[in-house]
Amino acid sequence: MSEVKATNPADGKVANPKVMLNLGSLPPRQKPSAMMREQYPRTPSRVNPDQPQWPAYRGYHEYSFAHATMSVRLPTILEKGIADVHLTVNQEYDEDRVKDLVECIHRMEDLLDSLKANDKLRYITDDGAGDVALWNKEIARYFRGKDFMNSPWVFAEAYKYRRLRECFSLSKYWVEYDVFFRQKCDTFARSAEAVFELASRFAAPFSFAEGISDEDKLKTSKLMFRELTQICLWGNSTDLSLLIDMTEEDIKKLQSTGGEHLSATEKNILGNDLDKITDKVASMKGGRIDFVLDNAGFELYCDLVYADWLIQSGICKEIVFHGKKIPWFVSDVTKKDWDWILNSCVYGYLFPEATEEEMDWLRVMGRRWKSYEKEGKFKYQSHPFWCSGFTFWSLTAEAPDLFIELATSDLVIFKGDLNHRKLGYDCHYPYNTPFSQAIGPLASTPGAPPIVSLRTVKSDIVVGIPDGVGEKLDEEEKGWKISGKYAVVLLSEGRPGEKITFADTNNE
Ligand SMILES: O=P(O)(O)OC[C@@]1(O)O[C@H](CO)[C@@H](O)[C@@H]1O
Repeated sequence: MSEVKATNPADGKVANPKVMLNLGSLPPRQKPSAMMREQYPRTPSRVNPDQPQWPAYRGYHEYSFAHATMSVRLPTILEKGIADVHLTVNQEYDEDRVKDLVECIHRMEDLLDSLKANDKLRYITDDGAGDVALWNKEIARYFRGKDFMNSPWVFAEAYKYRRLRECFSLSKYWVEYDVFFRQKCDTFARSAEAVFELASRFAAPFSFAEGISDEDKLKTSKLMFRELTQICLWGNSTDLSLLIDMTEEDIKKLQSTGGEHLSATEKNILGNDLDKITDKVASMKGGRIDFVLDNAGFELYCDLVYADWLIQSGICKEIVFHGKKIPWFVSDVTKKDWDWILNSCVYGYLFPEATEEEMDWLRVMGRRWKSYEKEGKFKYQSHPFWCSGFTFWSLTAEAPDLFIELATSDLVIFKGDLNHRKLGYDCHYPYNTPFSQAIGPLASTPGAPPIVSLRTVKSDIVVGIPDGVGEKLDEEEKGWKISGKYAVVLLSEGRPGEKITFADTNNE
C-alpha cells in the first residue's frame, strides 16, 4: 500500500492523499451489471420497515419535509376534510343519513386530536375490509408502541389515510365517501388554459405526415415521446395537497405545456434517463405500458393524453392504469375520479368560458378514451396493495400476484412523489445511489419489468442524480427538495423475461 499526493487540476491545490492498493491477489473486477445483481437482494429478507437499509425519514426530523407534513400539513388536510363533510351534512335531508354522517365527523375529530397529541398508532378497527389484518400485522410486528412522529414518515402518513377511511367505513351510509372529491374536481376545472392547450393539439387523430420515410417516422416518434413524457412529468407539479395557497397565476405557470417552457425545464431534470427510455419505447410495437397513477384531475388528464398517443402511434396496444382503492394522499386517483374525468370530458360543463370549438376538442378526446376502455385498450385496475402501509420493496412478498401482473408489462411508469418515496423505502440515501439499487427487489427479482419513475421532487428522498449536484443545491438553494421545481426521470432495466422466482420474504 502506498500514499500518493494528488493535485487538483482545477485549482492546483494538493487534494487529500490517495491510497494506492496492490490488487494483484484480489478477485478480478466484475462487469458492472453482474455486480449490481450480486448486491441484490441486499438481503431483502432482513429489511425491517422500522429500520430500513438507510435511515428512514421520521416526523420528528425537523430538517425534513416529514416534520412539516406530520405536524402541520396533515392536521390542515384533516380540518379541510371535516369542512367538506360539514358542507355535505348541510345538504342532506334524511335524518338517519345525517346522524350517520355526524358520527363520521366525530371520528374525524378524534383522529385529528390523536394526530395533534401525537398518540401511539393503534390497530385499525375491523371495518370488514380485506386489508385490516395486513395493517394490524404490520403494526404488531414493527410499530407497536410507536407514535405518529417517531414511526417512519411513509408508514405514519399512509396509516393516517387508512384511519381516515375508517371514519367512513364504520358508517352505514357513507362507506364510499371521499372528503377530497370536491377539491379534485375543482382543480381540474381551474386548469382550463392547459387543458385546452393540450386538447387543441391532441384531439385530432395522430398520423405521420404523408410519404415520410421510416427513418423520419422514428425521429418524429422519438421527439413526440420526449415532449409528451415531459408534459406528463410536470403535470405532477399540480398536486392538491400542496396547492392550498396557490393563485390562479401560479397554477398556470406550473401547467405551462409550451415547447419553450419544456426545454427550459429539462435542465431541471436532475437525474435524466430520458434518452434511454426514448430508445426503449421507440423499439416497441403493439406493446403494453402500465401507469401507476398519482393525482386525479389535471395530472390524470396529462396521463390520458400521453397514453392516447402511445396507442395511436402503434407503440402500445394496451395501457393499464393502476389507481387507488380508497381516498389517498388527498389527490390520488380512485375509480370514481377515473370515471369522473372521462365523463366530464364528454358530458361536462366545467369550463363555462371555453368556446364551442374547445369543448368539441375535449369531447372528441373523451369519447376516444371511453371507446379505448370498451375495446380493452385502456384498462383500469386498483390492487389493494397500493393503499397499504408497505413500501414497494415489499411488493414481491406481500402482493406477488401484482408483481406477476406488472411483470407482463413492457414498461411500468410510476408517477409522482409518493410513488417515488415508496419505491425507495423513503430513506435518506446518498444522492448518487443508482435508482435500480434504491428500489431493491423491484429491480432485482427475476422477471422484474423495466421501471420508470417520473417524479417532480417534492420531498426529501433523492437518488439517481450525478455526483455533487444535490450537495451543490443543498448549499445554494434552500428548499430545493420540496419546491416541485426539480424532477427526476429514472429507469431501472429490471430483469424482464427471466423466470419469476420469489425470495421467501422481504421483511424481517
Ligand atoms: O405523490 P405526489 O402527489 O406527487 O406528492 C405527494 C406529496 O405532496 O405529498 C406527500 C406528503 O404528504 C409527499 O410525498 C409529496 O410531497
